[in-house]
Amino acid sequence: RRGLHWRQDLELRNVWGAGPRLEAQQAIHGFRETEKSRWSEASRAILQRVQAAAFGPGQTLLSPVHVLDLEPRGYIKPHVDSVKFCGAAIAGLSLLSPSVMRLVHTQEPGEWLELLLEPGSLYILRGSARYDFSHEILRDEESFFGERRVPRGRRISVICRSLPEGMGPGGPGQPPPAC
Ligand SMILES: O=C(O)CCC(=O)C(=O)O
Ligand SMILES: [Fe+2]
Repeated sequence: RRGLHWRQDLELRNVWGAGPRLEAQQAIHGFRETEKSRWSEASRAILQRVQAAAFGPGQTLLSPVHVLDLEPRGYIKPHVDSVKFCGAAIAGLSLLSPSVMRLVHTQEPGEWLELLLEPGSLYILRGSARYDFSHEILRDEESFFGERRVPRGRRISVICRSLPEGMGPGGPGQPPPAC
């Protein structure tokens, strides 16, 4: 079955330094995930709102949609989503537990910011946030938003990505040139 390519191909080079072995490291811990293409009418309406808010006019949603279920102890290490499998925008709906997402500039580690992802909230990574910053979800022990402790429970995210550049809505054609 086609799918979940980005899991094997998260671009970790700017985060942990260059090296093929580092790229093989897993970015996500304590999770299960799926790709879902059949949604209820109510969910489809929400996904359409997400798409309208996050994507530009020429951007098509990568289908199916990625659903990630992180257990309370689960977390996501810093990474930049692969340009091979994800286009210019990533939009994530967070459900159940609140969590903290940290963005760190890949060239200037002193440049960072944190987002409090409340259940029901939507974040959008595009432009510089998509390409120049890594993103991560903090593990429970480190889950603070400023001074505020944000205890982690089970968190489900529904992640919409735009198609990689050079891929038509009919599915993967020629892969885009490597950057
Ligand atoms: O769970 C999220 O909101 C982000 C997941 C993520 O970064 C990824 O799957 O690449
Ligand atoms: Fe990601």
